[in-house]
Amino acid sequence: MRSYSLIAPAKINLYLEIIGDASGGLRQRPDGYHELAMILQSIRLADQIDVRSISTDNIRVHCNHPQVPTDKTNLAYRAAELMVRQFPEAFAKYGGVEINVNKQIPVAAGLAGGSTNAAAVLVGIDLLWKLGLTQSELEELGGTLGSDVPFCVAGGTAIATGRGEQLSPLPSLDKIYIVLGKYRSLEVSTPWAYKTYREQFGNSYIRDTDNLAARANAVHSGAIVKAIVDKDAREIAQKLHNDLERVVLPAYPQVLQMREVFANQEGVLGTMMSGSGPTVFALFESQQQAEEVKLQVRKAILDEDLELFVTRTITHGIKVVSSV
Ligand SMILES: C[C@](O)(CO)[C@H](O)COP(=O)(O)OP(=O)(O)OC[C@H]1O[C@@H](n2ccc(N)nc2=O)[C@H](O)[C@@H]1O
Ligand SMILES: Nc1ncnc2c1ncn2[C@@H]1O[C@H](COP(=O)(O)OP(=O)(O)OP(=O)(O)O)[C@@H](O)[C@H]1O
Repeated sequence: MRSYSLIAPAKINLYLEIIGDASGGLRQRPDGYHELAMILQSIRLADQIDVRSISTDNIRVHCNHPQVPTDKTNLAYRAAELMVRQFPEAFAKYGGVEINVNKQIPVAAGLAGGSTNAAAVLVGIDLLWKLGLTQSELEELGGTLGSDVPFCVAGGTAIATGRGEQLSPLPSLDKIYIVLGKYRSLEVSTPWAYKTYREQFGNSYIRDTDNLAARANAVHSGAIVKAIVDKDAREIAQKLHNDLERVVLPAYPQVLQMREVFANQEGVLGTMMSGSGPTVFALFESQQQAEEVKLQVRKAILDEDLELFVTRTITHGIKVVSSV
């Protein structure tokens, strides 16, 4: 029986803009999603996923993290189920799949933890069953599981549009150092964040002049794309943007406070919330500066619930590390 071990990296959002429509409003799409313009970036913080064929004809998931379900609600399980549905002959030939998730990425954090696990299972089963799927076929399958899954398959640095599933790769950004902060017990619901944004800002998308002025200064994906092409970490950090901060930060004062603590540290190039939060990240030119700021934040926020990680940008998505 073959098995594969895969690295499944987390992502951060360098840019997240919720797009209005031609009438100046901001509505849900007919499918219930919101139209986005994002820039997604893979980071070194990762889970390890092991997939192996088993003689019984079922799917089994194990995970070392008590908060992560191992039943059909696990995104890794759903990815395996999708492969069984799509490739019944291969399933009949190779049998069931056992998946082990070694979780290192904080859960419900805005770091695409579940999505990257699903992406790894798609890649792993493609190898186990010798299907020879292309990256774009894997991305398309991933898109049916969640908006962030296609990016997790591809990895690196990319523009993501539509509901987040349409990707255009950007030149890769290696070795920008990052500190991540996440309160263990704090979770933000992604549907809640989008719904609240639409309800609060949807009708005033164009008419709200404050919003317009803020947008003219801050929201311009072209400027951050140029900074990425130029590999200018300082400029990238100046152009970070996330519309969802407008609803998540007021609702979660702890997250706002952490963001302010990060912003006031020496050496921080820029700071922002990732995705629908509540993780906040800060960017640095060197690992040493990142390690130093991690210590300073630890001293400034005396709360055992706060997890801090030093990590960095990477240039790849799902990676096979061993096969037996
Ligand atoms: C917040 C981000 O992580 C930023 O990268 C993503 O936009 C969310 O990606 P995800 O968790 O893979 O999202 P999905 O599983 O596809 O969607 C979860 C829920 O988020 C909301 N959602 C998501 C994406 C989108 N473009 N519009 C939405 O309104 C919907 O309520 C949806 O039911
Ligand atoms: N493989 C998985 N890893 C983590 N959480 C999972 C997984 N499968 C299902 N879940 C459930 O999904 C919820 C969201 O977890 P996840 O870590 O994927 O969120 P996230 O990082 O905010 O995702 P995104 O950034 O894509 O919105 C959790 O509450 C958890 O119970």
